[in-house]
Amino acid sequence: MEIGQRLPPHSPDCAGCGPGNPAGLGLEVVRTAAGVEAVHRFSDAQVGAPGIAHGGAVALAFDDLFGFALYTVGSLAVTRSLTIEYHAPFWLHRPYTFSAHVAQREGRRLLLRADAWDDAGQKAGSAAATFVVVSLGHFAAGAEQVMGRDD
Ligand SMILES: CCCCCCCC(=O)SCCNC(=O)CCNC(=O)[C@H](O)C(C)(C)COP(=O)(O)OP(=O)(O)OC[C@H]1O[C@@H](n2cnc3c(N)ncnc32)[C@H](O)[C@@H]1OP(=O)(O)O
Repeated sequence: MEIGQRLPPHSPDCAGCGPGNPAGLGLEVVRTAAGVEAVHRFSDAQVGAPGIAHGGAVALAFDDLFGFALYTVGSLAVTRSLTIEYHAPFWLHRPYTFSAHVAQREGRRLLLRADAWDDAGQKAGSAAATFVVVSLGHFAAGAEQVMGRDD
């Protein structure tokens, strides 16, 4: 992975980054020297209080970006805990730069950190997460369920 390279979505329908999910954020993520980065504008579909992005949508952006940071260490892992600090409102339609990296690894635990800045360079949010490394088998039951669905 080269610096500046656009990274592939987790899946076409991923709520965070899947281009085929009309209800998703559609994050576009690139590799940076330290980790990964995405510039995102929250839309009316992610509104909470008037004019402000819903905190859950902001958490989704952080969580999904952490999923991309995994590419930098080549581990398959899932979110076990996620803590968000909301420093300022995330205004709709304004660009925010989200950046994330893997800070530490302890056995199966990956500790990740992220920040988000507005276009004036003010920090709007930060996040910390513990991801736990899993095998491919972790995703098997969900995949079987999707394939067996007839709705
Ligand atoms: C392909 C990537 C897509 C990425 C998309 C974006 C990320 C996501 O949305 S992932 C989806 C949301 N997350 C999930 O669905 C995960 C649900 N949880 C699980 O499946 C399980 O709890 C799982 C797999 C995380 C861990 O279960 P299990 O394998 O039994 O591990 P467990 O024994 O409880 O803990 C593993 C290690 O983590 C540690 N640990 C557990 N919780 C924590 C915590 N909150 N903080 C710190 N360490 C913790 C444990 O102490 C243990 O450490 P060690 O190995 O050193 O003893």
